[in-house]
Amino acid sequence: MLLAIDCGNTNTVFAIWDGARFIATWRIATDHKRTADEYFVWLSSLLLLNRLEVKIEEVIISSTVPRVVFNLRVLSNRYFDCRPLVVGKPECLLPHAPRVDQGTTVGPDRLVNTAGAFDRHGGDLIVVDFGTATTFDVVDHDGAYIGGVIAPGVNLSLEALHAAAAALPHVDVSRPAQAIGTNTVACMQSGVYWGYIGLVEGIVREVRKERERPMKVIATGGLAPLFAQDTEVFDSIEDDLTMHGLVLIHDYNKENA
Ligand SMILES: Nc1ncnc2c1ncn2[C@@H]1O[C@H](COP(=O)(O)OP(=O)(O)O)[C@@H](O)[C@H]1O
Ligand SMILES: CC(C)(COP(=O)(O)O)[C@@H](O)C(=O)NCCC(=O)O
Ligand SMILES: [K+]
Repeated sequence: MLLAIDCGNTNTVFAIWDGARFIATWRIATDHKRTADEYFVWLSSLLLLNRLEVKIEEVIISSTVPRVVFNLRVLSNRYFDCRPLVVGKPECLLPHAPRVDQGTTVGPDRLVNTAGAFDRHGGDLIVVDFGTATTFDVVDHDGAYIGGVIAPGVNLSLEALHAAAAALPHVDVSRPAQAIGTNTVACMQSGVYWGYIGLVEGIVREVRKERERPMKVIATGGLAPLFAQDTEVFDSIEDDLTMHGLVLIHDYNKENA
């Protein structure tokens, strides 16, 4: 079976693919200090608790945090007896090479998202991922990633307000009852929620202006359904987009090795 690991700046998601479907998906806070042995203990207990008997033989990793890759490599070598495929490394082939400025390193999560979305929808896409940062990835008609937008993430924006202003508390993102907040928390929630609706709609509008063909918008990340309540901008919301892209890139490398 294949272990697919999507490491973001906040959380790392582990998913087990049995060749037809994901039989388990688990999430752990990203921490570059976590060792291979710690990952394995955590994974083993979840497998046991879920009464899953699996033999992991292959591993694919996408990581926006370069430092965690070392321990994930050790995990693969020591416990699964395999060399992991790491997206973004030269030995990992991509179905479509990105077309960006020379010398630029595209976030591996963006390469994976665009591969997954192109497979499902074809070309001319904007993929929006609500992670630590909110990324907009533009996919050309032939499937190539051709650039995009990086905006501060939703939680990051709320945390920045709290960190910079003495009188502003820590607030979780939620849909405010009304735009005019009548207390501090409601004002902050309104600012971030409606600000974000405007941000997403505005960026999509500007990107579309620069392209000749109509473009579909595919959204992923835990917060996408929250915003979808108040905008029509998303054509599709896909929670499993990154994992789908990882399986796809893994299969592509097996076929073309
Ligand atoms: N369904 C959700 N509701 C509220 N917050 C969420 C949800 N899903 C993710 N988040 C928050 O959004 C932020 C980014 O999450 P995540 O997608 O794990 O980021 P990354 O991929 O960058 O690690 C985190 O602070 C996380 O707690
Ligand atoms: C933009 C990102 C920080 C998003 O990371 P995430 O929110 O998924 O943790 C990541 O894709 C990244 O580090 N990118 C490198 C720069 C680029 O993609 O152009
Ligand atoms: K991500």
